[in-house]
Amino acid sequence: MGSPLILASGSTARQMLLKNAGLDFVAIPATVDERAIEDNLPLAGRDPVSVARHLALAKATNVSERSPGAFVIGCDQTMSLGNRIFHKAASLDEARQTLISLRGKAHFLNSAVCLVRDGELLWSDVTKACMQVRDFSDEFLDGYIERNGKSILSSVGCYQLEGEGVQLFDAIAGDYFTILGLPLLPLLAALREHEINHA
Ligand SMILES: Nc1nc2c(ncn2[C@@H]2O[C@H](COP(=O)(O)OP(=O)(O)OP(=O)(O)O)[C@@H](O)[C@H]2O)c(=O)[nH]1
Repeated sequence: MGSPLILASGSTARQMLLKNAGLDFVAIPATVDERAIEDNLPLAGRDPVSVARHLALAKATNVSERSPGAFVIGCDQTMSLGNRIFHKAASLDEARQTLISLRGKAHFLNSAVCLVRDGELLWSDVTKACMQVRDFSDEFLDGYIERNGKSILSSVGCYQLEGEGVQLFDAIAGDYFTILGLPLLPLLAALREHEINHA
């Protein structure tokens, strides 16, 4: 049995993707203040991709520090529209505002993933998806929020693609795993390269 594999995430979607891929891991959420880390980034490092990469590393490092010898996976997803970075809505009213901002436009999901062992970054990657939101009606929006309720607060874009969220889109460009928040294919290649099969 090699070194343990840890997913430094409380995300049920990420845990499901790794479990369904047949990986043997434990999930230990990081205890980091994501907003404080983001606010302390130098202005040059506040683009959506850098923020996602930095937060994924902060989460993996946080858990790695208390898990000597373990291989720790950290992830983060940011959503951007132009140069505006969105954060998770804290209420259904905020979710409504987010969805109205996204209506009829294309936004990006930026999903970062990294592998850390004993505080050392072994590998990282960021993949993007471009989400073309359709010009849905106010009636659709009201019904969508009514039917899905607080579940839409668990993701930054206020949608679950594998659920009714798919009805928000005219088109998506990028892979399913990126959209759910875990670039699974590059991660699996990195795990194989580091002979962390754990299958
Ligand atoms: N089920 C589902 N989850 C999604 C989707 N899009 C994004 N997410 C989730 O939205 C969350 C993005 O927020 P993050 O801050 O990256 O992660 P988190 O949920 O706070 O969990 P941590 O990794 O512990 O930080 C992640 O849990 C993603 O898996 C989707 O289409 N479906």
